[in-house]
This record gives sequence, structure tokens and C-alpha cells, in this order.
Amino acid sequence: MALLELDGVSKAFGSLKAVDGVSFQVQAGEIFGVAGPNGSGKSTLFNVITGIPFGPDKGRIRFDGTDIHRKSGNDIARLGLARTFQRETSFDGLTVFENAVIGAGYGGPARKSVAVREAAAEALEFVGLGPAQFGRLAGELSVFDRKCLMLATAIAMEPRMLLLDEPASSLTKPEIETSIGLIRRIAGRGITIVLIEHVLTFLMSLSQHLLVLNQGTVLAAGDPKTVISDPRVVEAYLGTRRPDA
Ligand SMILES: Nc1ncnc2c1ncn2[C@@H]1O[C@H](COP(=O)(O)OP(=O)(O)OP(=O)(O)O)[C@@H](O)[C@H]1O
Repeated sequence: MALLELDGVSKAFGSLKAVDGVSFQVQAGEIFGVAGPNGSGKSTLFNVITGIPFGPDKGRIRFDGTDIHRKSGNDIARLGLARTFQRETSFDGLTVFENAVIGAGYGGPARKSVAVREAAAEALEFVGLGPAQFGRLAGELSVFDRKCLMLATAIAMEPRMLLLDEPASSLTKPEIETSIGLIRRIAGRGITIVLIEHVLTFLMSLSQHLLVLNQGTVLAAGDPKTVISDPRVVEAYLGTRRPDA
């Protein structure tokens, strides 16, 4: 059974159909890539799946067999579905450790405070933010470290599925390489990953399945190599150029 199933999901802003009748399935254990030109509806898709900040207008979304399209973001997170955001998002006036503690306390079944603190510390060290960083204010971190903190906060929730919205944006090439390794290690923890990314090489090196959105609808989906060779994808994504970057 698929871990995540979307069936005819739509979200409009006034007359703009940002997501328009989208259907797909994500299997447990895979890394599933989502690509598409600017404004094609990728982030809106994540918003409606997670209910943060809004759910869909129409359609059905099932997570591990449970209908989630009418649930609150809070309830969806507690079922084991976490997300990160395109922009580095943290409580900048709190420390690195306090941010991760919020994630650890938010998801999963109620845990004792010692277990919450252990989960927070483990998640931070997992992403490379060691104890020396725990007391720093989140707002003082570099872009890369803030992205790592956002990942740690999500991992600390111990989700079954993690939705990553452009984790490589604003990163240098070496940082992108580190991120690829980190995402593989997150998948290695048994967390199913859905990944939005503009950098196609990043998506290609990580994804077992690839879906391309265009103007809110699914343009192509399937094996990544087949999908990026599809002439409709080449045209929609990069004009007449081959999508090689
Ligand atoms: N809250 C909102 N209110 C009004 N319009 C919105 C809102 N959020 C998104 N849109 C519009 O919906 C469309 C899809 O936006 P979305 O951010 O989902 O695209 P995207 O594929 O993630 O784009 P990008 O790659 O640039 O991040 C765009 O036309 C956008 O302007």
C-alpha cells in the first residue's frame, strides 16, 4: 500500500488554479522527487498535503490509509508527516537546542521531557550540529546551518514521511553535495522523502520516482530518466534546452 496517496487534489487562489486535479502515490521507503517551473504549484502542493498553512479545496489525500485532507496541520504532523520550508524557517530568538526540542515535543506520541531532549540532541548531531552549536541562537547560524537546523527539527519529530521544499536553494556546490549525503542518510533512517527541487541534478541523484508539475497539473511522472527526456518536460521546464542543470 502507498504511504501517501493524492486523488484529484486542487487548490485555487481566486481564479488561479495553483494545483489542479493532481493525483499520485508515494511508496513507503522511497525518495520521490517533484520538479516543475517557477509557479507550477510545487510549494502549494506541499501546503495542501501538510495542511500548513491550508488544506486542499477539492480531492482526497490519504496518509498511511487515513484521510488527512480535512485534518489540521497539527493532527497531520502527529500522524508522522513532517515538512521543511523553501526559506530557512526557525525560531530565530531561540537556541539551536530549543528549536529542536520544539520539533521533538510536537510530533509522535507524548514523550517524557528527558526523551524529548534526547531526541532533539540526537537529531541535531545527526545533521552535523554538535553540542558546541546547541546554545547558539538560530538566527546567528549560516544559511546552510539553518537549513540543517530545519531538518533536525523535522527529524526530531520522528516522522514516517518528510516533505523537503527546495533543500538546495541558496547553497554552494560543496554544501549541495553535503545535503545530498544527508538526505540519503535521512532516508536510511527509514523516513520516506518527498523532495521539491529546482536543481535537476540534485533530484536525479536522489529520486527513485519523479513527478513534473506544470501550471498546477501533472505533466509527467515515473522513472526520472524517462521523465526528464520527455519532450513536454524539456519544453515546459527549460524551453527548448535539455534539462541538464
Ligand atoms: N497564498 C497565495 N495566495 C495567492 N496566490 C498564491 C499563493 N501561494 C501561491 N500562489 C500562486 O500559486 C501559483 C503556484 O505557486 P507555488 O508557490 O506553489 O509554485 P512553485 O512551483 O512552488 O514555485 P517556485 O518554484 O517559484 O517556488 C503561483 O502563481 C503563485 O503566485
